Amino acid sequence: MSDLPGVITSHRYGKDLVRVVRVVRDKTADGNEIHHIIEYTIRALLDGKIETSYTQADNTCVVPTDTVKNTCNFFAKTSPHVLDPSAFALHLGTHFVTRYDHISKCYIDLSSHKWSRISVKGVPHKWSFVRDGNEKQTVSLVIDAADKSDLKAVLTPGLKDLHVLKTSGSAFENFWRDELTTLVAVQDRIFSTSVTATYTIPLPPNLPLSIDNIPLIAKELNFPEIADKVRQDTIEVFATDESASVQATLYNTCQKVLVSCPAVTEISYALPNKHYIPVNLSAFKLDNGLGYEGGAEVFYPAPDPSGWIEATVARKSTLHKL
Ligand SMILES: O=c1[nH]c(=O)c2[nH]c(=O)[nH]c2[nH]1
Repeated sequence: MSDLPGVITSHRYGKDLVRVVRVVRDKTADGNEIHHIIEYTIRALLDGKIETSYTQADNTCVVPTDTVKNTCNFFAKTSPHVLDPSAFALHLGTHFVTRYDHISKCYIDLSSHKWSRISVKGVPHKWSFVRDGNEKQTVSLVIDAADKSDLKAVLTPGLKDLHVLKTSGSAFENFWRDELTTLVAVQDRIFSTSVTATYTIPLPPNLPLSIDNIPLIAKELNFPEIADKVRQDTIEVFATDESASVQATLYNTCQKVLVSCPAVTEISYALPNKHYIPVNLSAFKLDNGLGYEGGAEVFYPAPDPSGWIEATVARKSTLHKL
């Protein structure tokens, strides 16, 4: 035992903010050229028998973070899953824990930036894209390879920075009132938020995680289809729910996703309540609908503060296994 006062209790390291774009040059069924593009920002962290790099300045166990970055670029070129963020993360993470004996845990967090194909006179263009929104698909993956012959993965895809706003169909009433309450109940208000969602997809028990099984896992689960459904459910419930509160709409959205995506065992949302404050125009003898009925037309979009509402809803039938 050393005389030092502290003992290291956790460690991990790797590369953050690895930015990579991959162009896939493909052909359609009738032989025409078609390109696909994906843009990732990746964080890849490693853990394992690396303690001596911290405690004894021993770098022999350190796979350099530069190599971690190179691996992201190498896989962007070689992985058959590069266009599928969840399968790509699985491929990258499985590589790190199988390539290095002393690495027993890997954390991959990535976001995929939005590039949508441009349509010209209704025809999708073969190689032109538009950044039509700030929204990202995300993946968070933890692979535990304490037993190298039985890799355990927790895969949590999601989305973030999906900005939505509705000008009606949102109330907030009957809330707790006390001596510090000034909020006025409203039957009709603007509801706006920037959606962050994360959801858990357990890997199929019949397909143990390995590099070879990733194509089968990706095919069986169809991650892009689930991502599309989650996004669509999110914006549809947002639009159609007669919202009693951000909390209630969040919960209804979770339930909709659990119905439409059987592979999802739990889903979490974090929703800032971005306040739009009706401007008082009474000095100009203008009624801007400041009362309970709402109907205001001129608002101040308050940059801060915002409410912050989050929750996780788990599928009942899988709860006992969590
Ligand atoms: O939907 C809402 N939930 C709240 O918890 C809350 N609190 C608040 O001031 N306004 C709102 N709106």
